[in-house]
Formats: sequence, C-alpha cells, structure tokens
Amino acid sequence: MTPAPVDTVGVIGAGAVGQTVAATLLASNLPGRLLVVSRVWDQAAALAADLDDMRHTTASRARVEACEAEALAHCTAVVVAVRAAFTNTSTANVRMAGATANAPAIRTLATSLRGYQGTVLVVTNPVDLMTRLFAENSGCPRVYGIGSNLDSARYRLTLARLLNVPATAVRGHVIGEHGDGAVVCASSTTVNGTPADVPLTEVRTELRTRPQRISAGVGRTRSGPAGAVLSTLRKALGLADGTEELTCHHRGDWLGIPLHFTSGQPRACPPALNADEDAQLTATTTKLRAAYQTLGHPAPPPTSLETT
Ligand SMILES: NC(=O)c1ccc[n+]([C@@H]2O[C@H](COP(=O)([O-])OP(=O)(O)OC[C@H]3O[C@@H](n4cnc5c(N)ncnc54)[C@H](O)[C@@H]3O)[C@@H](O)[C@H]2O)c1
Repeated sequence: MTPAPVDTVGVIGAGAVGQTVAATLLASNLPGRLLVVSRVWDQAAALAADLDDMRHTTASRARVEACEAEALAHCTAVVVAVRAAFTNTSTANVRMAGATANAPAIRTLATSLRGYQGTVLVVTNPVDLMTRLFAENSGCPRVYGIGSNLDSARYRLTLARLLNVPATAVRGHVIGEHGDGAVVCASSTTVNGTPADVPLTEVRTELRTRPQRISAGVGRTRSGPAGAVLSTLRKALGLADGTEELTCHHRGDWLGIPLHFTSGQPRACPPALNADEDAQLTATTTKLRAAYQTLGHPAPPPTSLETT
C-alpha cells in the first residue's frame, strides 16, 4: 500500500538545526507544506524566503510559510529545535547545562500546542528532559526526542571504521541519555550477524569528542540531527517501517530506547544488556529523573503514550 502523502510539517526554531532540518525536509519532498516558527518573526520570515528560493530551484512540492506557534495545530508533525540565548561554559554534562535556560521556552511552546494530536520531535537539549517537559506540559500523545539515534548512528559509523567493515554490517544501539549517561549496548552489537568485539574505550572517546569537533569546526552540529529527524519522521508518520532510538516514555521514565515503528505505531524494543550496561542504564535513569525534578515542573497531566 502506498503511504498517504504527509501534509504539513512545522519547524520551531530557525537557527542552525532548524534551518538544516527545514532544508532537509524540503529537499526530501516529505511535506506538502512547511511552516517555520521562530522567537524572532524576521528570522522566520527570512528562513521561509530562503527556503522558497530552494523550493523553486529544486522543484520541491512544499510550500513554505513563516507563522506563529499557535498556527501549527493542524500540522502532521512538529519539530522543536529552539535554543534560548545562554552561554554554555560546562565541560562535563554539556547538554544538561541548557536545562534551566531552555525549559521556559519548551513549557511555553507545549502550552501553545496543548491538545495537539500529531507527532512532535524534540531536538532541543538536554533532549531527554526537554522531551518529557514538552510531553507533560502539552499532554500531546506522540512526543519523541531526537538524541540516542544520532548517538547510535555515530556508534555504528565509528565501529565500522574501527573494525574496517561497512557501516551497514553493524547492528547496535546507544540508549539512555543523549549526553554523558549514554549507554553503549556493546554486548548485543553484531557485525554481519555475529557478536562484535567492541573496543569500548575508543568508541566512547569518539562519541564524546565527535560533537565537540563538529562544533569547533562549523559552529554547531546540524546535519546529523537533521538526518535523524528526517529518518524518524518517515517511521513515525508511517512512510516506512523500521527502528529509531528515541527518547520516549518507557516504564515510568523518559529515556532513549529503540522503538520499532510499524505503520507509524511504536513498539519499544529495549536491547538485552549485560550486568555492566544494566548498572549504567539504572544510573542514567536515576540521573535523568533527578535532573527533571530540579526543573520544578508543575504536576503533569497523564500522557497516553506508554510504550511497553
Ligand atoms: N538532540 C540532538 O541530537 C541535538 C543535536 C544538535 C543540537 N541540538 C540542540 O538543538 C537546539 C537548537 O540548536 P541550534 O544550534 O539550532 O541553536 P541556535 O541558537 O542556532 O538557534 C536557536 C533558534 O531557536 C529560536 N528560539 C529561541 N527561543 C524560541 C522560542 N521560545 N520560540 C521560537 N523560537 C525560539 C531562536 O530564535 C533561534 O532561531 C539546541 O538546544 C541544541 O543543543 C540537539
């Protein structure tokens, strides 16, 4: 059966990630209409004009418009890629440092999208906390965070390079936190279907330094997350079946785990863990829960997304 064409996708945030996500979506021909929102109206309007130029030269089907967040209520999907202005001086738990600064914007946007029934992909860091914050303040039933799937992509690429095999031969996940509490699921990783001997120290070093190198070289990471958004939207909107590692509500907590989408419906597929990985995931879950409490959120309404 041919999947139904996706109608409108909204992108909130017109910075490095928002721009790249929007251009990627336009070039992919996924949406029929693309709405862009930013805190600064002129920025959203400028991005819409730039994308319209691209639409014309690439003969993309998507019409592009700038709008306010409230106008996103009828979108098929919304991507949240905002970042409040703050100076990040942290050298450890770097993404976590944005929690206090970004939380008010996420709460405000969640409130303006209360009752929204489409798919929401949160990119804003710390993504595991901001995804939960958005879900609990909006009551939206389908809210996922982009983070662990970018880590997983980087893991598979790194392992392929270290073992001198094609990346497509590697199956393996990084779960938990998109940050210092990321858990590399080495014990369940395979190469060409055979358990892999994972050089964990090298892998962890690359996962830690790769985003730093990208940011140092080109200012911000942007193409990696944009690719993860596109790949996830295809699965979440039922255009393709497959697995993405996403932050979601799982057994009472919000953390990154593999979700398998079939016709747009998610099913959690947590990988088998050895004792070390299990202990790391427990520590990460405790860390995320405690960090969320520090945001001082109001009592959440129940959400209906419980992946089991
Ligand atoms: N999860 C991931 O894998 C991943 C990867 C890369 C970046 N990120 C995160 O994505 C976020 C965006 O990064 P960036 O580099 O694009 O930042 P940026 O500073 O370049 O752009 C941020 C944009 O958000 C807009 N904005 C701020 N507050 C807003 C609000 N309340 N409403 C609407 N728009 C608002 C700004 O005007 C700006 O356009 C950051 O939190 C970053 O850490 C996540």
